[in-house]
Amino acid sequence: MEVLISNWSNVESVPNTYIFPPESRPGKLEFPVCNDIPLIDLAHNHPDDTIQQVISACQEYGFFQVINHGVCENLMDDTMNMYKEFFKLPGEYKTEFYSNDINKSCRIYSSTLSYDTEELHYWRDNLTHRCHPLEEYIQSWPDKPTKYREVVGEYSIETRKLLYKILEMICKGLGLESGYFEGEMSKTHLLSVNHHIPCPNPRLTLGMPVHSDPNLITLLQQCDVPGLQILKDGQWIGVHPVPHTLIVIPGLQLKVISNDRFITPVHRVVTHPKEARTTIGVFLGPSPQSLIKPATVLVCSEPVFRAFTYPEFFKAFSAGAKCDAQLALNHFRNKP
Ligand SMILES: O=C(O)CCC(=O)C(=O)O
Ligand SMILES: [Fe+2]
Repeated sequence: MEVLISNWSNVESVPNTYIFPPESRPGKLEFPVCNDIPLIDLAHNHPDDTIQQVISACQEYGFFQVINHGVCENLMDDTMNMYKEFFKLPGEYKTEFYSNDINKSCRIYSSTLSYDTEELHYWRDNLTHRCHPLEEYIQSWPDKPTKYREVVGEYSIETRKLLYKILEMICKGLGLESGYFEGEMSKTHLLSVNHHIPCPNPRLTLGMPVHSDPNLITLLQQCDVPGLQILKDGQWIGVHPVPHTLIVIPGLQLKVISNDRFITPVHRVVTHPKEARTTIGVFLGPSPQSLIKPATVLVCSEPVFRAFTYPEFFKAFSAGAKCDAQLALNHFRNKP
């Protein structure tokens, strides 16, 4: 069977290798919707209040949405449309980028990077590429649709600026020195696009594994088709798209630096019976060399976590039976 689901046609039923067992499948189509996600206006007149809202959201909720964020709405629409077109391109073109090697600067894969060995597959294709420095990576990006590099180049610059603005607000709010997250701590800049074709039976399938973002910080643009769910008080809750807002998710490395003050949400993606869904994630993460540890000013007596590098974290993550990044983090807790 063709690996990339975006290359399938006339999908009438869910292949067996995409059917999750009853305990891990969604089981139903309707889920409660999250109506109280913090919505933060970044152009608010009182910057100190905005910083406080960001910190509270990271501590109490684990994620938030931003409006008046500075990324032009037309650019958001153009980029989303570009990706919708991209996944409609002929199968042979997309397959040229197929790889499960995370060292490749631009790659497409389906389900997870363990496609060849996993028992069950997730209902998604993913295009991931590196973005910074732009001139180093842009040549590795797709050159179709025609304006791909131009539009996505601008999008990655604008969303990067926004992420640094939010990180700077977090610095201020936590009392860290300005620029704390710049340099090695956020050196890896990835754009990761998920695409799910309509699924004949969303009760049985998952569009993405249950996970927590392992990186420093994530920015997410959803299209207008719902699918993202957050685990809150033991219940799966839908995060419905609000046009032109962006979702911000503090990753596990930010949780560590905050000395466990921040929450990194557990989330997953369910599929849609009628419509294709595309989302654009921008991920900033540490370089392999940087030492991640709680910021000294946030430690009273003993830090909650001991220092580690990102590769050490991934080693603990891959060794864990459940592929659970939150569990992997426990490995570095001073008092597990
Ligand atoms: O597609 C979504 O809504 C969520 C994507 C996500 O969680 C991720 O890429 O880490
Ligand atoms: Fe995620």
